[in-house]
Amino acid sequence: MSEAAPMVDSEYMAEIEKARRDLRALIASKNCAPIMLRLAWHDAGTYDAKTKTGGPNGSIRFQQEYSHGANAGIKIAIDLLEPIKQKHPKITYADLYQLAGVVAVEVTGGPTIDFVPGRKDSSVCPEEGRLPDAKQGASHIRDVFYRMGLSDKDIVALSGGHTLGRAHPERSGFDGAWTKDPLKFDNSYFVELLKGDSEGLLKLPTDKALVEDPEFRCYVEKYAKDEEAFFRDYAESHKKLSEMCFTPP
Ligand SMILES: C=CC1=C(C)/C(=C/c2[nH]c(Cc3[nH]c(Cc4[nH]c(OC(C)(C)C)c(C)c4C=C)c(C)c3CCC(=O)O)c(CCC(=O)O)c2C)NC1=O
Ligand SMILES: [Fe+3]
Repeated sequence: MSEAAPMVDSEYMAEIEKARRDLRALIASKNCAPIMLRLAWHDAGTYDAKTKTGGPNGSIRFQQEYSHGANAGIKIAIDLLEPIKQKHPKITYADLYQLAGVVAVEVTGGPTIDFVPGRKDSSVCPEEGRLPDAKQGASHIRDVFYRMGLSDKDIVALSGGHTLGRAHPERSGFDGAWTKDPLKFDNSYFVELLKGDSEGLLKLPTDKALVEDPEFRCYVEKYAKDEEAFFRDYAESHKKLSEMCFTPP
């Protein structure tokens, strides 16, 4: 069941700013920006715009959801954040996870993302299978992201989040980073996509679909050429999905 929405008063906003500082310190000390961004997306990426279920509501904190196959390894991020949740108990898990994603992008050199708190927590876990399957192609990605209420532009911009981090064989079966500097948020993911296969860098089937599908490819070429355009579109799409479950006050 879903819990009450938090009262977003000046006290709550002050807690958010304190938590933001704690998140910056945690991410700097553990170099965990990539998995924090992945956690934010995996909580939000279950949203179904038709049924208005799932979405950024903190339900991923329950074993029933973090044990889903697509969430392998995500408990690392959940556990890293628990001490910050204990220190700021008024902040909902839903807000904390999305704030962690926003801070992860900013501290690695990415765009500033407008963060509006007020998400309520839910203890209802969505069924497994709402996140995209990395082994599939363009039509599958569209099915999943359109279900969230997102567009082709959102799909390509958000995939640029793979500028951070790497895949781990013991989690997804894939191995390696997408870019030469996995701790720098920039447009190199798109530059590498247009280069084609390069030694030592990863491209998932869903990544390759972005250059094989003509509609997606237009955005890949735009972002590879113009990092500011990527940052603008990424910040807009990131905010959109992180606010799917609620209308900001
Ligand atoms: C578009 C489809 C898409 C798919 C199928 C996808 C799949 C995918 N993403 C990641 C890791 C992965 N993903 C992400 C951001 C991410 N992920 C994500 O896709 C969703 C959530 C919709 C699946 C979005 C929309 C974003 C954007 C911000 C990061 C930062 C990392 C690295 C984490 C780390 O370094 O530990 C892995 C490797 C997991 C591991 O082995 O550690 C896989 C298999 N990512 C995708 O974009
Ligand atoms: Fe991913």
